[in-house]
Amino acid sequence: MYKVGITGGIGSGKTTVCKVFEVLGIPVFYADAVAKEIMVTDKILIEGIKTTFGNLSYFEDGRLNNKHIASIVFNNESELIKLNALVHPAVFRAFDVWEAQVSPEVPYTLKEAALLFESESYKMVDTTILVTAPLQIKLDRVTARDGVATDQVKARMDKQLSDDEKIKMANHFIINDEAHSIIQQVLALHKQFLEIAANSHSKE
Ligand SMILES: CC(C)(COP(=O)(O)OP(=O)(O)OC[C@H]1O[C@@H](n2cnc3c(N)ncnc32)[C@H](O)[C@@H]1O)[C@@H](O)C(=O)NCCC(=O)NCCS
Ligand SMILES: Nc1ncnc2c1ncn2[C@@H]1O[C@H](COP(=O)(O)OP(=O)(O)OP(=O)(O)O)[C@@H](O)[C@H]1O
Repeated sequence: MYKVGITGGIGSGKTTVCKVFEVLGIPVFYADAVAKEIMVTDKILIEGIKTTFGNLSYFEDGRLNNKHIASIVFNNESELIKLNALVHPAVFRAFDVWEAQVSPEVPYTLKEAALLFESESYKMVDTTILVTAPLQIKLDRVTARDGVATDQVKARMDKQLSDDEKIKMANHFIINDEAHSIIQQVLALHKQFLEIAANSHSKE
């Protein structure tokens, strides 16, 4: 199965773009959402997180205390490395399980991950898309969506590769500012991926 990875900085709109691909019938693996899911279901991971970040990492009813963990890891690089080392291998395994159950009729799949390039999961896909937007638009979107302060969003941006670095690594681009239609850009890429998938099928 042809695998496309899609990423973008916080607030770039990668999830929004993925929803358009889903409308076209393309299955999407949302790595960030899966990370959140397994952090409350995988017992070994839960123990690892409690041991590393304290019992406050979970509420009594088992929900993840996002704010507690975020306040530790986005203020301390070495703590973030520890969290990533606990969570990312489990997400990679979940992706393999998910990919194996996708219908063979599907032309290609999408893997949406905030840290596609940082976590090296781009090496596990065939091609990559980078979603970009100007800094101020990203800040406005995230502060409006999450009700958080600009400084908190900037702290998270500082923990991700810059767009300049990601542009060098990505194969395809979607500009998600106020001047470009994401629908037209998604349709153009979808057409390209369908052609690649059809050619690879005919060679099998
Ligand atoms: C620290 C946590 C609890 C904070 O939760 P919160 O609800 O505030 O954020 P959420 O998960 O919705 O992420 C929002 C955005 O933050 C950024 N972000 C999340 N995790 C990371 C990270 N490890 N490094 C850099 N940026 C990150 C991304 O842009 C992401 O899209 C959560 O982000 C988390 O568990 N992160 C570790 C898992 C991970 O790396 N996920 C991302 C890729 S799999
Ligand atoms: N083209 C657009 N026009 C208007 N609003 C948009 C557009 N693209 C995204 N948004 C809004 O901006 C916010 C951020 O978008 P989205 O959640 O898709 O970004 P993301 O890159 O997945 O963010 P994160 O890294 O935080 O998960 C959302 O509230 C979304 O509805």
